[in-house]
Amino acid sequence: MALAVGIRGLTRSLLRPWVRVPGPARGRTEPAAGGGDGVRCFGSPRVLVEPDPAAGFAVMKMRNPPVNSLSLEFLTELLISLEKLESDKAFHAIILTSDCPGIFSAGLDLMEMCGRDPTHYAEYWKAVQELWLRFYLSHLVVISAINGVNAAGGCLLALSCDYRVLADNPKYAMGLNETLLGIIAPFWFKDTLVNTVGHRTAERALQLGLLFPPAEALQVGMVDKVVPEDQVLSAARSELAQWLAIPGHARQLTKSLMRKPTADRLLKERDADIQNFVRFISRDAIQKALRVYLEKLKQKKT
Ligand SMILES: CCC/C=C/C(=O)SCCNC(=O)CCNC(=O)[C@H](O)C(C)(C)COP(=O)([O-])OP(=O)([O-])OC[C@H]1O[C@@H](n2cnc3c(N)ncnc32)[C@H](O)[C@@H]1OP(=O)([O-])[O-]
Repeated sequence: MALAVGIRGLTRSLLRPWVRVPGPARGRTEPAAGGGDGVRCFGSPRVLVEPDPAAGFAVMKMRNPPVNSLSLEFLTELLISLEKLESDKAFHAIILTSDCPGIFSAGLDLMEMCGRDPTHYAEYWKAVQELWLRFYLSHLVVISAINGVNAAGGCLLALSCDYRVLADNPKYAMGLNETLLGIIAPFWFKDTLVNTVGHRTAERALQLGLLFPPAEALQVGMVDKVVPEDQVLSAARSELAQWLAIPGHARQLTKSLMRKPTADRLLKERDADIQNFVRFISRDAIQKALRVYLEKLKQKKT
């Protein structure tokens, strides 16, 4: 794989030992992949992996409560889990879902982008880029089983998958809502959305920061299927059968053919994109807007 920067060089100090989680699976809604007694779960503190090597896939559950915000540590653990599955020939696919009830992901962790220094912003942004590149270009089939609200960076992660199943709950809106925070979705967020829903829908959605409830998300093509909440994982598993029936090399090369030009745009401008982000996020007006937004989230509770 031509990806220039591996996760090894990313945040080595954050790497934690790969820990074994006692089986059976701890999923709250549906049984683990395969569901058999012999299934052993693996994971790291924030990512639970339920492997089903016999069926050729694993369920990857995000568990960074309360809202699966994509902190630097969480991003790193997601990358490690992905790399581990990619390097094991037993696995051809991943189902990505959440272990936090009602939340798929609240997107990038605002605390990583607020009140920190430029070195930290650069390290964080490099990890965000890496997460997108690795998921977007993964040779595995990646299906997201979206079982909760899914904003901004979380939506990007789902859009990077090959297929999206969304739980039919009007609270589970998803979209790239960056403008509502007074910030801007970078060009590669935008490209990923355009590739999924088309230019006109993306243009409107990005400017207005739209979060689409399930029926609308399905209508605009942001997700591929909407199913009752208790069937999200089983629907993802059923869909997987079709993807796994295709000769792997043909599917992988076709995926690369479709996605490489989009990924290459970032790969060519990666350092400039980091510098742009650091400059942008460090601005007083942006820092103020993020603090106000965080304050609003906190006040919502009182
Ligand atoms: C160029 C940059 C591009 C940017 C891309 C992005 O992804 S930008 C991201 C765009 N993302 C968004 O706009 C989504 C913002 N989040 C939400 O809209 C809601 O949290 C929710 C609907 C996801 C869940 O509602 P709910 O009622 O179930 O939960 P709740 O609201 O009570 O939150 C619980 C706790 O989590 C905290 N926290 C929440 N999100 C974040 C975060 N991203 N980060 C950090 N922390 C966050 C929240 O402050 C609270 O903390 P407290 O007070 O306990 O210390």
